[in-house]
This record gives sequence, C-alpha cells and structure tokens, in this order.
Amino acid sequence: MKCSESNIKVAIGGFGAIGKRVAKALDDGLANLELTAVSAQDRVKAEAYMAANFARTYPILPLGELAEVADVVVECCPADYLAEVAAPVLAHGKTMIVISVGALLANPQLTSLAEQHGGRILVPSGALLGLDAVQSAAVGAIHSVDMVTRKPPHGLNGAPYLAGRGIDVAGISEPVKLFDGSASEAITGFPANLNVAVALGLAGIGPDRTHLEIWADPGVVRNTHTIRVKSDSADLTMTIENIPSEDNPKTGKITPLSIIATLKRLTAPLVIGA
Ligand SMILES: NC(=O)C1=CN([C@@H]2O[C@H](COP(=O)(O)OP(=O)(O)OC[C@H]3O[C@@H](n4cnc5c(N)ncnc54)[C@H](O)[C@@H]3O)[C@@H](O)[C@H]2O)C=CC1
Ligand SMILES: O=C([O-])CC(=O)C(=O)O
Repeated sequence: MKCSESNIKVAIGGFGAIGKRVAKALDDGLANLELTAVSAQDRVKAEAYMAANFARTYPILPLGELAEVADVVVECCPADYLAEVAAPVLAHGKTMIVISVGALLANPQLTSLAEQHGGRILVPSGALLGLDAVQSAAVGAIHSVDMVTRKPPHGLNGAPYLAGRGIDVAGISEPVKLFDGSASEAITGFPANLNVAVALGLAGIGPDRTHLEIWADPGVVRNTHTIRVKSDSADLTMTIENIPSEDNPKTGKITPLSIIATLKRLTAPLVIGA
C-alpha cells in the first residue's frame, strides 16, 4: 500500500487467528493506515506466513517495543500479556486497541496510565453485538443485563474453571450449565472464552452487575450469545451465532473483522454507531 508521513502507523501484538487476519487487511490496504510491525512468538513461522500470504514482510518485534514504531497498537495475544504490550503504548499517550478485554479488569493501572498521559483504550465489539445500543441505554438507566452463552464443548477446552473443578465436558450428550454468576467472576475462570461478557459489562452497568450463564452445549456448532437488557429507554434482546475461525475454533471469525472496522473508524469521514 501507499506509505506516507501522514498515515497512521499500526502495529499488531500477537500473530494468531486474530492478528494474521488484521495484518492481512492492512497489508491489502486500509485508507491512511500503515502496518509497521507485528509481534509473534514463533518468528520463523511468522516470517514464512508473511512471505507466502502478504505483499510485503514486516518487522517482528517484542510486544513491549511496538509502541516505538506505531501510533496505534492492536493487542491480540493471550490475556496474560496485555499489560506488557499496552503499558508502553499508553505511557506514550498513544492508542491501544484491546481485544483481550477481560484482562483490563486485572490491570486497572492501564486505564490510569491512559488518563495520565492522554492515551486511549479502544475495545472493539469483538465477537459480540449491540454494544452501541447498550452504551446508549447506559446514558439513561439500565435496570438489568443478562447474557446466556452456549458453546460447543470443545470450545471450552483449557478453561481453568473446568480444570480446577475436574469437569470434563468432552463426552456430554445434553446441554450442561457450567456457570451462573457475574461477568467479572466468569472471566477469571474462562479467561480465553468470555471476553465478550466483560465488554458487555463495561458498555453497560459494569461487569459485577452483568449476569451470565455459560452452557456447554453439544447441540451448537457456533459460539452463541443471547443478551437481554432492560432499561428506561429501551428493552433489548439480541443473539449472535459466531462461525469459528479456522486457525482457532475458540475465536469467532467476526472478531478480527470488528478490529478492522474499528481501525477504519479511526480515519473514516463518516462514522456510524454510538
Ligand atoms: N473480545 C472478544 O470478543 C474476543 C477476544 N478474544 C481474545 O483475543 C486474544 C487472541 O485470540 P486469538 O488470535 O484467537 O488467539 P491465538 O492463540 O490464535 O493467537 C495468539 C497469538 O499470540 C502469540 N503469542 C503468545 N505469546 C506471545 C508473546 N509473548 N509475544 C508475541 N506473541 C505471542 C501466540 O503465539 C499466538 O500466535 C485471546 O486473548 C482471546 O481470548 C478472542 C475472541 C473474541
Ligand atoms: O468467540 C466468542 O464467542 C467469544 C470469545 O471467545 C471471547 O469472548 O473471548
């Protein structure tokens, strides 16, 4: 794509299902945005992937160095690394796009850093829907937010909540309710599976007051989230059924697309949504 001094420089922290898709969109060309670097755990694999799939290759830097080469850094790595990538970006007053949004709850210092230095944290809708309407309703009074999540049993593999309780959902033949509680409790037990519940909480009445049920359901092939909101301006009922991405079946295909849409909003002359 055309590079110029006025382009917004974008770096991507994490080169998995989400990072590769976002990088590909930037490599193909997004108006006034320029990819300057990526972070990857396996440099050799990442270089081979870029050589085979991209028009250009890009520098591969450690997470903590992305802030030096970008105005906007997109986090799409495991949640444990959020602070490593985000702190230098925010300390330089730059913009962080955060997809492991659940990890913001364990890292409140990041929001403080953004406040102190004029940085910004943008949280895309990710694998969820309706965050625009929930934020609008939250300007008035929201009475309740409830979400029911159904996932194919294999989509919950590796969740500490299951391992800690010795729960094995691999062979179930009927839906099983695994969790009933708040979004903030859920993210500690399902850190790679329920970022969406925290995003909903932050958009609305907070993760502590956002009620969530999680079901392992052998009858679904898509991660399915149904949200019900009651408020003094509107009642909302919304469902999303996410097609799993090929690279990581836990991650809905729409997730990187929501990041690309967020990047486009940075420079678009016409911006839709609250
Ligand atoms: N907000 C939302 O709606 C959603 C959020 N997510 C979250 O997004 C994040 C990324 O998801 P995916 O791309 O599907 O995961 P993934 O596992 O496919 O990719 C993560 C990549 O980060 C790399 N990585 C690990 N440690 C690293 C390090 N120290 N430096 C550089 N790279 C490193 C891994 O090698 C891997 O390639 C996860 O935290 C996931 O839970 C996923 C789906 C929806
Ligand atoms: O794809 C989904 O259903 C949601 C997800 O993984 C997450 O929130 O981390």
